[in-house]
Amino acid sequence: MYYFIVNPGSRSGNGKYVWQKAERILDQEDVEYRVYFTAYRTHATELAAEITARTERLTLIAVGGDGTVNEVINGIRDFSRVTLGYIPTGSSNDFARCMGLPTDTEAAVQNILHPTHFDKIDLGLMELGGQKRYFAVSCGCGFDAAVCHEALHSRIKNLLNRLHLGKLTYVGIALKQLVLCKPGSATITLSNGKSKTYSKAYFVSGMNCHCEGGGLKLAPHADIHDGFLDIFVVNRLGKLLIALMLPTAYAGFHTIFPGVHIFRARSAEVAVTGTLPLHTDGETCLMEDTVKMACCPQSLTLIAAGKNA
Ligand SMILES: Nc1ncnc2c1ncn2[C@@H]1O[C@H](COP(=O)(O)OP(=O)(O)OP(=O)(O)O)[C@@H](O)[C@H]1O
Repeated sequence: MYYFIVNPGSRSGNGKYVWQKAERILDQEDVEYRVYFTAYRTHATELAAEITARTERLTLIAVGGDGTVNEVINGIRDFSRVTLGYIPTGSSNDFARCMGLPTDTEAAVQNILHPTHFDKIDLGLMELGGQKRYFAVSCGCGFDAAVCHEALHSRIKNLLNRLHLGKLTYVGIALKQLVLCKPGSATITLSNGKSKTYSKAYFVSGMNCHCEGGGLKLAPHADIHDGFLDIFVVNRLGKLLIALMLPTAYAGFHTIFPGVHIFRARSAEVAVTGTLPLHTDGETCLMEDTVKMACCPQSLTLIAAGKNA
């Protein structure tokens, strides 16, 4: 039995059409399944909690974007009893990109129905004011979170998604947020007690995957199996240089810029001044003072891209 959680609103309504195609394949192959549709923000978390409250082992399939994956993993009661599958239907699909999962619906469904390879992957864990939240791709505060926040509420995103130009949403919003954002102090303390202060930080991200924001390879060597987060910091870099640096991140060449810092950490505490936007897998909130990011090694079993993918 497969349990599907579908976000029909992902990529501005694309999720609904992807699911219709997936459903035809499931019915043709006479697969036993149950499907649950999300209707609002956090609904996927509630559904995942409800489904995984049962005691048996089960296969849960998320159908949506990175935000849906995030909501689903945050609802799973006991990772050891769940195998997660994923059919990407989002705007960015960074988790699928990182895992090499098929984005074509037919291939993605076949990969789930006929798995050849299961993968134990790390998850990130963000702790903020007593609240904990898992992330699959990345967690970040500052500039990148401000971009995510605006993209989440953007009407232009809907329009560009319909024109298959969803990536442009992030480019446009990133330029606008770059003009608006003010760098601030960020002190990062690692689990070994060592700390470093960046006096003019634009953003700090904990990368579980190597890319975010629709393929920006911010941490080109991040490995979802290594038990570490790659901490990515942009500090003391002029805004014009940041605007030049970001596109080079699609190829991973941004690391040559002097204000770009990347280092590995099992966990890191990030202390900032003032109130900053914060995101986990593109889902946003506000933070003050301190946020903790940690890697939870080999937490989740995923249906990986197999030979049939
Ligand atoms: N029925 C729905 N209609 C609209 N939005 C929904 C619905 N159900 C859930 N959501 C919300 O949609 C938001 C975006 O979902 P998701 O991240 O899956 O897609 P996306 O933004 O298109 O993709 P990506 O994160 O890969 O860019 C999430 O915050 C989710 O809570």
